[in-house]
Amino acid sequence: MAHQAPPAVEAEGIVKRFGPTLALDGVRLTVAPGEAHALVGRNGAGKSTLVGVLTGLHRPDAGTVTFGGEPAPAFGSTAAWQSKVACVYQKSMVVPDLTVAENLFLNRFETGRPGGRLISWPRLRRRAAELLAEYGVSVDPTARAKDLPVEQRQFVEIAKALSFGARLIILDEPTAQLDARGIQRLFGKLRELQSQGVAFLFISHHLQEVYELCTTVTVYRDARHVLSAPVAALAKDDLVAAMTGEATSGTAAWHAPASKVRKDAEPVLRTEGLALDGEFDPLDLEVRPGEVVGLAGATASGNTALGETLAGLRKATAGRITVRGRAVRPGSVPHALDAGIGYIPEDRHLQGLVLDRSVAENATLTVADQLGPWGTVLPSRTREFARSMIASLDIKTQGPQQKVSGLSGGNQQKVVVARALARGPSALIAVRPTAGVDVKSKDALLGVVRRVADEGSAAVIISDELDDLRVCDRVLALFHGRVVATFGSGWSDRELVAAMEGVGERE
Ligand SMILES: Nc1ncnc2c1ncn2[C@@H]1O[C@H](COP(=O)(O)OP(=O)(O)OP(=O)(O)O)[C@@H](O)[C@H]1O
Repeated sequence: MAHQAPPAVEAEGIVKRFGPTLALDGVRLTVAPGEAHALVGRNGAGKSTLVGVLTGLHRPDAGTVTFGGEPAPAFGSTAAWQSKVACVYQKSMVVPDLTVAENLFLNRFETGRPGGRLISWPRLRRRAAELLAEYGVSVDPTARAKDLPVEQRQFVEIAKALSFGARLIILDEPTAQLDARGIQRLFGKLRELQSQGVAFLFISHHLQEVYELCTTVTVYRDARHVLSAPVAALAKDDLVAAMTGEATSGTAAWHAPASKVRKDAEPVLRTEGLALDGEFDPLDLEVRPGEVVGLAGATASGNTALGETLAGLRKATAGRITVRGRAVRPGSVPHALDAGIGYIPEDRHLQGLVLDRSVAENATLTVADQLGPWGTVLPSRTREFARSMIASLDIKTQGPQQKVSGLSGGNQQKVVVARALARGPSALIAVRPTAGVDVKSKDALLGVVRRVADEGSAAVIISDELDDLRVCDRVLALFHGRVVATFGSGWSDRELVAAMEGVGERE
């Protein structure tokens, strides 16, 4: 019998509780050397908890983990874990103000000569350059980490992990902040490393990426292992059925149905000559009651900056914004809120949530004045609103009183959405609203945005995700700060992607 190399990682019977929550209920996972293995499941299924166990961050209540056939290091010995496995998170872990070279050798600085106390910078830079070259990563070692694009920061982290000796890299939603080309470059690099025997555990809600990159997929549902199978043998509908526990009636993407846009009505949201120097050119936009408008564009298109300007986070350099005919004071979040603008930010950690507060409090942070002044907020009404949001957005939580810090990433995102809806906004601005949200919740969440519009508000979805844009009545494609194309409902993926990439501009 041919000798088989032991798995890059093997986990058996893993149990993990957080207080009353059973996050993992005896799950298993085996990743072969050089394999690209996907781990998928709905929000709250237990994926991140498993990553915590595999990286030595969480101590499991039961179960065993081995790397290359050897028992996992003792809990708490960080350096030993680093030599086995590393996780590249959506939010990069590199220190933003340090250079690439410093990040690569963080906590293992070597001095220039034996007994010397000074760090030899030229030597450090040289070592960093060699290390990056070894893994084929072309990044300037003297650049500050914060000046690098997300993609290059991820490459630096991967190179760092490999230099510690790790042969398994976990990627937790690595493509969330990359545009189409960045994703292709990342996948190219991963394939190259795979051929050198490095194994990857890939966590993603983008099932098409799972099909593109991975050979094996494991599904968890409600803290349990459901299946592990070759990707090629599993149809997408069957994969979704395994994740949700329900038979699917086809996961075909849908376009906005017959529109309820009140074309003769006055626009709810209007911009006139709105511009932000260096980000987007003067834009006249009208969004009518019942209308969902998509602003499609890749990372540098200016669409996110436009959303931030509408929300008052950035101050326009020219032009004006009106909501139901009333001018909105530029660059002020409170005024934007008062004018009826609801905002779902892209970065829920920086702009979204108070992790130490409950789901109910977070969902109602902007409506405290409506429910009663702070201190006299009627808890019953706060809870009532939170309960309705938990149901309509399918938030997996123990209840309205649970702290947001105890929710999974995707469920935290849904709380951000709940908060934006709490005031019953006249104009809802949503930036990549389904980032990190599972396939089934995605439909629910986009359905909620659609419903807000159907009830007479205006909605704007800012995204490069085609599924987000399909619910729109009209999509404007931005490229380098300019609207390069406008589509009604029913566009083809190919033409919209081409427009976002600036190919074949049309009016
Ligand atoms: N620190 C914590 N305290 C309490 N409960 C937690 C904690 N971390 C996770 N949980 C709970 O454990 C369960 C699994 O969460 P986990 O983050 O592993 O899910 P996930 O599959 O990664 O979801 P997502 O796709 O949303 O990221 C959830 O019910 C979550 O609320």
